[in-house]
Amino acid sequence: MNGLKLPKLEQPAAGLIDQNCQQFLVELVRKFRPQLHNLLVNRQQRQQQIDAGALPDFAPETASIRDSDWQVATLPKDLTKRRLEITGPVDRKMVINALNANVDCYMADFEDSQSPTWEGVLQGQINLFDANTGQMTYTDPVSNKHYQLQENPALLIARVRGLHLPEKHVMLDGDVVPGSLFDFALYFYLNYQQRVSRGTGVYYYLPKLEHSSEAQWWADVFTFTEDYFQQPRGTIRATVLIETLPAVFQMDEILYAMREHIVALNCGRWDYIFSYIKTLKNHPDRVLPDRQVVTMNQPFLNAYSRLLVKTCHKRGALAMGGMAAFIPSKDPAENATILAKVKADKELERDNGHDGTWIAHPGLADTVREVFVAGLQGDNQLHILREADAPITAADLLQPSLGERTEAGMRTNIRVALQYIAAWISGKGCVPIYGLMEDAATAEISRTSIWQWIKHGKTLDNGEVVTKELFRNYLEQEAQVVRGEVGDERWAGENFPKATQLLEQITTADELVAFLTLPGYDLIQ
Ligand SMILES: CC(=O)SCCNC(=O)CCNC(=O)[C@H](O)C(C)(C)COP(=O)(O)OP(=O)(O)OC[C@H]1O[C@@H](n2cnc3c(N)ncnc32)[C@H](O)[C@@H]1OP(=O)(O)O
Ligand SMILES: O=CC(=O)O
Ligand SMILES: [Mg+2]
Repeated sequence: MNGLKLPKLEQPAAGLIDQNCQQFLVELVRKFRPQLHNLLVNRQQRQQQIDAGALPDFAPETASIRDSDWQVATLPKDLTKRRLEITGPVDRKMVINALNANVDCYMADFEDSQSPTWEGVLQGQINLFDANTGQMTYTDPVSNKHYQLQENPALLIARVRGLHLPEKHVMLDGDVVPGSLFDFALYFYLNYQQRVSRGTGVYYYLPKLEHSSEAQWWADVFTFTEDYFQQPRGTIRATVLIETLPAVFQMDEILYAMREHIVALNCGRWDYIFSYIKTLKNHPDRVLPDRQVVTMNQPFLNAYSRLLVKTCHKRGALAMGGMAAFIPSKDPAENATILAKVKADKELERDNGHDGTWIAHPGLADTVREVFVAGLQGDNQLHILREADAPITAADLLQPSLGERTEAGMRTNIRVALQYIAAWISGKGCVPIYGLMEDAATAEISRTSIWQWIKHGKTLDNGEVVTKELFRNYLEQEAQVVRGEVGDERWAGENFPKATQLLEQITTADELVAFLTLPGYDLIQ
């Protein structure tokens, strides 16, 4: 039909993705895919300048947007109170647990924490449709435990895939459709009537933008969609993650481009760290130390958080904090230490003026509520304008990080990246590894750190210079450690050999592979 090719659908997907849904997808993709292609080419061109020695900076040609007075559209009432947001992949059990958690919002994730298998993506849409109708149940086939939605579930916000990712299972006119448009279109089509009839809108998180022209593209997608379905302007509302280094210099411009639809920016700190490495990959004076010491206390990250708050509040948008990667432990003493770390991280965000924050696990809700519910004067901190602060400059945002590069840090990076890639290509996008939540963004930091240490011949604390050869030696040894940890059966059955091969390839490539999920996607059926 109409040049669209997708795998044969079974019920209930076949009933949901009906002819009208497919027609909308066709029109959206035909209109917006060519422009998206240009936006991705522009990313590469900007990166070439930075690779040649330039540093990212605020754009002189958009100074008038930064310097003039304007505000984003008034926030819908239900998006003014977002003190705690739980996030997680769109598995059925997780969706129910997240909606029932003691939080204000739930960010349902088709992105960093979701492996984009066709079954997972499709089932995720079905799950969110059921969640929006309020008719959602699940019985765990192993434990037989029954799950159902409670009253007053958390407010649902869907995060779609980044602009670089295709949905290879769906072709239009002989070419793949963008994953971002596929997720966006299905979620809107399936849920807008239900949500609008309840007096709310259709809410999205948008990941990994690099430039305001990309925000303008999304704004055009939203406007087209609202007009197509004859819905008023502002039915769609978006929170944009500022999680790339280029985007931190474009925050006013992004808010401005999306001013009819945007409600907040969010500090996606893990992708931001990854993007700092990737964007400045050729700059020998900006190489990051061990991942463990790159915390929000590092001056470059603290400046990013404060500038985001300042920029958002000036324009009437919320400033969301990010994710502490710690997850609860079953050991009480260890758990107390973890909760103390999470609390300290959230206090820093609150004191910087953020309006809310993310948690990775329901077991963190009570601790974080102490900071972001009991610790807040009202529903948000929009009144904190940070006007008295010294200006936050490009130099502040680009400050080199202090800290060691250690053998232990490099070996941990290898084991984490290896295990995460194996999980991702096996269909699981978020996993606990050594007590931390690992997802696509955190794994990117692990593997690009090593790439950059190789490129700049950094020396570890044991005196070894990081080379491709050293990495291959460590990889061989750490693969055996992981094999011992997971056992031979899982090693063979859960894609560890393929993951080892992919990690070896992308870490020793002369050119940095932009996203591990691109070659990783080739390994997903
Ligand atoms: C960089 C970024 O983009 S951050 C955003 C993306 N990352 C995320 O969203 C993290 C999501 N978190 C998770 O996926 C999980 O918490 C993990 C993988 C880290 C740990 O999961 P598990 O090992 O299953 O945790 P654990 O066994 O302690 O879970 C206990 C219960 O809490 C539930 N749970 C854990 N995390 C979540 C969550 N984020 N949302 C909903 N329920 C959750 C589990 O489903 C389980 O439920 P059950 O008791 O009914 O079986
Ligand atoms: O998406 C969030 C991040 O930290 O990356
Ligand atoms: Mg991210």
